[in-house]
Amino acid sequence: MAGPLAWHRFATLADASEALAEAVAIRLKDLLAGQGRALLAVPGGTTPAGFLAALGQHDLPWEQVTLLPTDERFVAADDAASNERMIRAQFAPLAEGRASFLSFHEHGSDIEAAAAVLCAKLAELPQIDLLVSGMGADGHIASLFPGAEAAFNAVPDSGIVVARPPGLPPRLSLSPARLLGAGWASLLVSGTAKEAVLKAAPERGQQPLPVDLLLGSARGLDVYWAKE
Ligand SMILES: O=C1O[C@H](COP(=O)(O)O)[C@@H](O)[C@H](O)[C@H]1O
Repeated sequence: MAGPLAWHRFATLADASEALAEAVAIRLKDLLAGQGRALLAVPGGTTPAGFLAALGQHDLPWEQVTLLPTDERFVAADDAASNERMIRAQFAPLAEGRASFLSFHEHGSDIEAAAAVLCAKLAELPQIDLLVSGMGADGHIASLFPGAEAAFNAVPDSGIVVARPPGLPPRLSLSPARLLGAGWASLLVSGTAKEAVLKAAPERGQQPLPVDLLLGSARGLDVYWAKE
C-alpha cells in the first residue's frame, strides 16, 4: 500500500528549493545526531541547482555526509552533461572538500563493467537515508525511462541499472529497489506539465510511468512542486 503523499506547493522554484533544503537539513541533523553519518542521494539535470546551493549553506557537519547522484550520464567527469559536475559546482561543501561523494564516473570505459564496480561499491553502503529525486516531463526518474522496465526490474536487484535512452548517452542509474529503500523520499519538480504527469498517475492503470514507483512507495513521498 502506498504511504502518505504530501504536496508542498510554491510559486517559484527558488522558494521550493529553499524549503526542500530546509527539510533535508533538518532530517540530516537528526540522522547525524542519531547515527553519526548519513547517505543522501540527489538528482541531476537542471532543476536541483538552487536546492543544492541552498542546502550547502546550512551549517552541518558535512564531513559526516556522503552524497551520491541518483543517476549519471556515461560521459567524462568534466563533460557538460555530467550530473556530478553540476552537483559539485552547486553544492559548496563538496567543492570545499568537506563532504564525501560516491562518483559514478571513472569506473572504466565499458558501461557494464562500470555498473558492476558500482554495484559492488553500493553493496558496501547502507541504504540511502534521504532521497531527493527529479523527474523528466516523460515521467522518468533518475535514469529509469518509460519503456525500459524490463531492464530496471531485473531480479535479483543489483542496485544499478544501465540505461540506453534513444538518442542520448547511455547512463547509470540507481535501481528502483535502491531508490525505494531510502528512509525518506522527496521529488523536486517545476512547471504545470510535470504537475499534470503527477496528477494523472491514478488514470495510468496498467501502463505506469517510472515516477509511479515513487508515488506508490510504501514509505510515502514529499513532492516539492513549483509553478515556474
Ligand atoms: O536526465 C535527467 O533528468 C531528470 C530531470 O531533469 P530536469 O533537467 O528536468 O530537472 C533528472 O532528475 C535526472 O537526474 C537526470 O539525469
